Amino acid sequence: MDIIELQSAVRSVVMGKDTQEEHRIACTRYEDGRVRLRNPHIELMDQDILYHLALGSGSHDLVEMFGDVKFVCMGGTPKRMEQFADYIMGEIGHKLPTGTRLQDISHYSYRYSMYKVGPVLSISHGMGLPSVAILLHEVIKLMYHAKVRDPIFFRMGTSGGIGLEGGTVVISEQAVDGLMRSFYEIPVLGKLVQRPAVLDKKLVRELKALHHADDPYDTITGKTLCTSDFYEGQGRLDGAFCEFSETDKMQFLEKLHKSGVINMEMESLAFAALTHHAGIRSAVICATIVDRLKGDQIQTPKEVLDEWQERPQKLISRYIKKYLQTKGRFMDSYCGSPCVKSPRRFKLVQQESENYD
Ligand SMILES: O=P(O)(O)O[C@H]1O[C@H](CO)[C@@H](O)[C@H]1O
Ligand SMILES: O=c1cc[nH]c(=O)[nH]1
Repeated sequence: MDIIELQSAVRSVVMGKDTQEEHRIACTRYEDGRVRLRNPHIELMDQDILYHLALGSGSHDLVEMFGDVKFVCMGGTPKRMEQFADYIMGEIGHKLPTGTRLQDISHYSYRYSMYKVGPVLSISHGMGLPSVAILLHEVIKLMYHAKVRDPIFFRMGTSGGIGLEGGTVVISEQAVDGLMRSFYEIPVLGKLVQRPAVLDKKLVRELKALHHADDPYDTITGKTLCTSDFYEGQGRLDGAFCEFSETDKMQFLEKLHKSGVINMEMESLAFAALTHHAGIRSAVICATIVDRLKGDQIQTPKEVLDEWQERPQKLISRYIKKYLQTKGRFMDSYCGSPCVKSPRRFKLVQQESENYD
C-alpha cells in the first residue's frame, strides 16, 4: 500500500465513504469552489474559443454572462431544453428584463442550444457519447472561465426501462458500458484512457427524497447501461441489421437485469466520468419510455411521451427550488474540507441565492 492509498484508507474509516468522495471532489476544485481545469495549456492561451457553444473567453465576458450559474441541466433535444428553461423560469420566479425573451445563447454554433435562467443553464447535448463529451469539455471550460463555484450538473433524459412501467423515473446510481464496465474509455494518442464513471451518491439520495407520495409514477434508483448505439448496442431486433435471435436478446436483458441494470440510454457514462474528473457533482435522471422486456419500438403516443419527459424535469426543479429557498445551505454544507467551509465563500453563496428570492 503506498502513501496515497494509506491516506485514502484512513480517510474512508475516519470520514465515511460519502464524505471522502465529497472531499475528493472539493479538492479537485480551487479552494473557493471554482472549477479547476486539469489542463495546464488553457491558461497559457491568449483566448479560448468554445467553438461548439459559439462563445469565447476573448470575445465574451464569460464571468459577467455566466458567473452566477449554479445548476447546469442537459438533455438530448433543443426543444426539451428550451421548454425546461421556460418551466424553471416560472418555478423559481425568475424575471427577464421587460420586453426580452429567452434567447438561445449558442444559436450561431448550429450544434447545441443553450438557455440561461438566473442560476440555471439549460443545454441540449444531442445524441450519444461523442456529442455529450464534446459539450462537456466546453461547458466545464465555460465554468472555469466564468469562475463558477461548486456547480451541480444534471442530465435529464429518456431511456429504455428493463422490467419497468413506461414513465418510471430512474435516478442512476452508476453508469456501465455494454461490457458492464463502469468507466468511460477513449483512445488518446493511440492509447486507451479510462475515466471512472462516478455519480454523486448523496445527490442520488437527495433527489430520491424529492419524489412526492402523490406523484402518479415511481422514482427509483439503479444501474444504467450506456451504449454507443440505439439498435444493436441495446439488443434491439428492429434495426437495419440484426445478427442475433430473440432468445439471445432476452438472455442479454435478463443478465443486465440480474446485475442491477434497470434502464439504458446513451450519454450517462461520459456525463458521469467527465463531471467526476472535473470535481463536479452530477446526477442522471431519465424517464423510461419503453419496457424492453416487452418490446423494442417506441409506440407510446407523442403527448404521453412529452408528459413522461417532464417528470425528470420536475424532480430537478424541486431540487433547485429547495436549494435556492434554503439560501444555498441545503447542499453546500456537504464537504468536510475547511476550504469549502470558508466564511467568505459561504457568504458569496448566500448572496448568490438571495438574488433569486
Ligand atoms: O432523451 P435523450 O436525453 O435525448 O436520450 C436518449 O434518447 C436518445 C435515443 O433516442 C439517446 O440520446 C438516449 O440517451
Ligand atoms: O430504449 C431507449 C429509449 C430511449 N433512449 C435509449 O437510448 N433507449
